[in-house]
Amino acid sequence: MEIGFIGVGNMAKAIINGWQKNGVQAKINVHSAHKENYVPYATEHGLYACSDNVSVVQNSDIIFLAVKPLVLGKVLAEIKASVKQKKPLIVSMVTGVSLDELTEALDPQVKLIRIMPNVNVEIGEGMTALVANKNVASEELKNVTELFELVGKTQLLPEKDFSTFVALAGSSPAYVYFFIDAMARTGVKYGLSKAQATQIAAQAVLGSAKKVLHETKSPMDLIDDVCSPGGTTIAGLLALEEAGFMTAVVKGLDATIKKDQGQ
Ligand SMILES: NC(=O)C1=CN([C@@H]2O[C@H](COP(=O)(O)OP(=O)(O)OC[C@H]3O[C@@H](n4cnc5c(N)ncnc54)[C@H](OP(=O)(O)O)[C@@H]3O)[C@@H](O)[C@H]2O)C=CC1
Ligand SMILES: O=C(O)[C@@H]1CCC=N1
Repeated sequence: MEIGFIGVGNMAKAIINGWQKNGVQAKINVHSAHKENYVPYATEHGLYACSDNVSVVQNSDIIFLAVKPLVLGKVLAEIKASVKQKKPLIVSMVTGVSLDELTEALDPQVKLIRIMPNVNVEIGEGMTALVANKNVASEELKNVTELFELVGKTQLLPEKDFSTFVALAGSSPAYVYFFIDAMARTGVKYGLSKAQATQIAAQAVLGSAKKVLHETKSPMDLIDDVCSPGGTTIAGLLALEEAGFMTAVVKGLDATIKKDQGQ
């Protein structure tokens, strides 16, 4: 099986790096807009640097579309004829672009999977949603799902839920980094070094996330376990709520969802 990537930016590199750390040995063909960006990365990672997007299609069985939405139309027009002729499996991670839109731009017979990964695939802790069109065989969807199970968790999700998933998993690493940075800055305010404070905050977030995943208790019950009566945690929790913590998080995710839906 040969894999192709059209676009070799942050998300494509996170996926490829994650796969290589987890023993994926498939030949990977890549192309992006600027030679000076993709050729050195390809050399360093043992990938095959293709001279154009059409060569990626011609040489690959599965092609990942990893470009920004704004350049997607141009890329699809470029590869349309070779996709029609070769009939490879196309996997798009482009935010906000539906299976129907992709089918219309390519071919009614095109085999399409839409995914929404997140950058944490790079360290084997990704969260990826997948949905396929009717032309994809269940074995093909299983194969792609397995590639993402190697670098994290996966969910087969109806396409109508993809915008919500972007907020909860595609974009949310940025919001969690923001939260960790805010905690670390508080540490700095009280005299810790930024590095020390960041390590403390990140480990606290990691442990809390693992606890939520492994416990049968809800996050609200876990909160109660930490809040000693008359203690420090309840004082902080009430101050967070007074500052609108829950509302701020919901508003942030609402804005993400609306943007994904083009509103
Ligand atoms: N970043 C993230 O966390 C996530 C991103 N996504 C989605 O993944 C896609 C890629 O995002 P991301 O990696 O962050 O973006 P980047 O801007 O980091 O990468 C975009 C890539 O597209 C390449 N490119 C631009 N024009 C062309 C072209 N005409 N032909 C081929 N390649 C081209 C760029 O080339 P060059 O580098 O040479 O200029 C670059 O390698 C987006 O649609 C995004 O919505 C989805 C989930 C998470
Ligand atoms: O910001 C973006 O549009 C992309 C989608 C999910 C993460 N990054």
